[in-house]
Amino acid sequence: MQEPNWQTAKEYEDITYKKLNGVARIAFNRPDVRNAFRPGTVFELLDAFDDARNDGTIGVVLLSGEGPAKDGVYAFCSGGDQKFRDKAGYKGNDGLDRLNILEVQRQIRFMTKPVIAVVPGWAVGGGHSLHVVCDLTLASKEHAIFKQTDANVASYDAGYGSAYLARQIGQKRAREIFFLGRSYSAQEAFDMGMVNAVVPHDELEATAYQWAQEILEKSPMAIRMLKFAFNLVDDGMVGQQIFAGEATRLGYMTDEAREGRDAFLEKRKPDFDQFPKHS
Ligand SMILES: CC(C)(COP(=O)(O)OP(=O)(O)OC[C@H]1O[C@@H](n2cnc3c(N)ncnc32)[C@H](O)[C@@H]1OP(=O)(O)O)[C@@H](O)C(=O)NCCC(=O)NCCSC(=O)CCC(=O)c1ccccc1C(=O)O
Repeated sequence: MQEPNWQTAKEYEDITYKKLNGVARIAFNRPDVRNAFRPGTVFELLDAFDDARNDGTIGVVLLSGEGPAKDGVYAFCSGGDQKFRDKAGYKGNDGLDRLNILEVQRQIRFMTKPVIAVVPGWAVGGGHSLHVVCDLTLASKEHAIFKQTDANVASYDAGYGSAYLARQIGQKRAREIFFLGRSYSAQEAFDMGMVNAVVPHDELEATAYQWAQEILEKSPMAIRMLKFAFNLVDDGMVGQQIFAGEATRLGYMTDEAREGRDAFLEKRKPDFDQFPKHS
C-alpha cells in the first residue's frame, strides 16, 4: 500500500498537522515522552481540530502519534505529561492549572466529521480515553498497546474515557481495564470491541487514509446525521441539542423556512398556506 503524500497544513511545536484529498491528519509529536500531552499540546490540538472542522474541503480527521521515539518505541499518546501536573491540573506557561484535554474530547465528539484514531503504539491514560472518544479506531498489529493507567497516578476520566468505554465493551471489561491497569494488544482490544481493525504496522497509515476515502464517498450530510444519531443516546440534552441543530440546518434549507425569513424582512405576514401539510 502506498503511503499518503501528506502536505503540512500548519507548523506547531507539539503536534503535526497535515492534509490530503479531504483528509486532515493531526498527530502528537512528543515521541520521547510517548506522546504525552502538556497544556501547550492541548492548545495546539484545539487549534488544529478547529481548523479541520471549519475547512469545507475536509470530511474526515485522523488522530495519530508520530514516532518511533529514539529507543524505537511507537506511541499514540500516553496521556497527561506528569511533569506538568500541578496542584489542580496541568500547569501551562501562563501559570494556570488546567484540565483542558476534556475540551479536545468534546471537540472530537461534537465535530461534524468522523475522527479516526490511528494507534501506532501505546494508547495510555488520557491517550486511551482519546481513542475511546474517536468515532473509529485502527491499531497497529505489531506495536499498539492499550492500557489505562489513570488510577496509578490518582487520575480518573469519569466521563467518556470510562462511561463511554463501558458502552463500547461492556461494564465488566471496562472496569477491569481501569481497576487493573493491564496492557492489551491490538487483537485483544479488537476482540473486546474497542478497535475496528488490526492492521500491519507498515500499512496502518495507508489503511486509515483508505478508510477515510471510503467515508468521503458517502453523503456528508448523512455521515454527520449518523454520527450525531449514534451520539444522541449517550449525550443527554447536549446530544439532543446537537442533533436538533442539524435538524434546524436542514429545516433552514426548505422553501418554508425561506418564506418565514423573507416575510419578516419584507414586513409582511408569512404565507405558510402554500406549503403542504405532510402526514
Ligand atoms: C506509556 C508507558 C506505558 C510506556 O512505557 P515504556 O515504553 O516502558 O516507556 P517509559 O520508559 O516508561 O517512558 C519513556 C519516557 O517517556 C516518559 N513518559 C511516558 N509517559 C509519560 C507521561 N504521561 N508523562 C510524562 N512522561 C512520560 C517516561 O518518563 C520516560 O522518560 P525518561 O526521561 O526516559 O524517563 C509508560 O511510560 C507509562 O506508563 N506512562 C505514564 C502513563 C500515565 O500514567 N499517564 C497519565 C495518566 S493520567 C492522564 O492522562 C490525565 C488525563 C487527563 O488529562 C484528565 C483526566 C480526567 C479529567 C481531566 C483530565 C485532564 O484534562 O487533565
